[in-house]
Amino acid sequence: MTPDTLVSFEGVVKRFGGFVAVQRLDFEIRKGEFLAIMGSSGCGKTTTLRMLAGLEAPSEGVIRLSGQPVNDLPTWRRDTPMVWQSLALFPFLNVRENVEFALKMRGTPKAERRRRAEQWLERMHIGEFAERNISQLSGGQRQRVALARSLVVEPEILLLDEPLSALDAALKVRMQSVLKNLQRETGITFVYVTHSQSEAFSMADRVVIMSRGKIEQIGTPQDIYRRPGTRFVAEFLGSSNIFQGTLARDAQGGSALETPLGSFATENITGLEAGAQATMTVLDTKTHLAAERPAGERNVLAARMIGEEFVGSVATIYLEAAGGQEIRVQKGHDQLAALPLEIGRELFVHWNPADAHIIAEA
Ligand SMILES: Nc1ncnc2c1ncn2[C@@H]1O[C@H](COP(=O)(O)OP(=O)(O)OP(=O)(O)O)[C@@H](O)[C@H]1O
Repeated sequence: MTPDTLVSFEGVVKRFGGFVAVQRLDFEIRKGEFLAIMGSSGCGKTTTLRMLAGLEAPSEGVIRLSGQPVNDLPTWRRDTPMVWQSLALFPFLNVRENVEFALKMRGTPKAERRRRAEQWLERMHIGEFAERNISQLSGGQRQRVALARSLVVEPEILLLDEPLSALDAALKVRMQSVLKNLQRETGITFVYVTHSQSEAFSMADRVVIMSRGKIEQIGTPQDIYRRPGTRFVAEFLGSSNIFQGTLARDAQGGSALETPLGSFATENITGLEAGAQATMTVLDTKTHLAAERPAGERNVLAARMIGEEFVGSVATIYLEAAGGQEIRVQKGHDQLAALPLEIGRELFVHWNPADAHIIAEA
């Protein structure tokens, strides 16, 4: 545990009857960071957050908050407020009363309660709605009330469980920047559960990727994107081409992965021996296309174009290599303008050995 550790999970397991929802979690959350926990439905994200909030008890292991074990501390004594997907605002209280609620529970005097609630209402730009009922607010305004209600107690940590999932796409993007700025300005540690890669990667300092109750990788968004730690992560993110094979020395004395689609050179095999089974990932943005087989390139793969997708100024070209493997190449329109992009046409995909990331097989 380092001095900037706020929370630590030490060998934490959660079972529901015979079903293991979370298997041996060992990780730390740092003071003041924005940590996103991401993974597909049922991977154990919410259960992890609920254990931190004290709403579920770990079956094994210890959770520490500021160094102190909190396994036996009831939720109301933890100072770990949570913002839910459903927001769980009190419909029988108006906006101001919702925001004041936690202070009232703590016995904060009325004048002080009001002053602090008003401060947060202003900060969240909902001051003008203070006397309204919750039912008279839009989705985005409710979101702001839920945040103000949790932050008014100035906690050291805020837990958020898919808080934006009910909002439309444009509002979601706006609220992402509200949340990120709020976290930066207050320095409060945010732990944010989501299944959305764009939410996690746009806001978080570090991302935890979970699968089937286990952590697959923890790292900065850039790190995870460029260097997925497992094949699962690469597949889950969906932005890399993936090749499976055996590591070998190539004719030039470098390293290559021998795959059913060819021998592909790489420079990134630190700690791995020839003969090891491995996975190569190449980001779709780091693959290039040519109409003719490019001379002088080490990694070239012939593939037939099967489709294209345009999003703004970027296009993704889908191709099929031998054996039916799908290959993706993402480029700006200007970089594709000179290519004969026709469905069914054979093109040549190529990439630099330095852009090939290698994952050792477990
Ligand atoms: N109270 C419970 N009793 C039995 N099983 C549970 C309980 N709570 C969660 N589970 C199971 O534990 C697993 C993890 O659930 P959890 O809610 O943590 O997943 P999640 O990653 O948050 O998924 P989602 O994105 O769908 O919310 C799931 O298979 C779920 O069915």
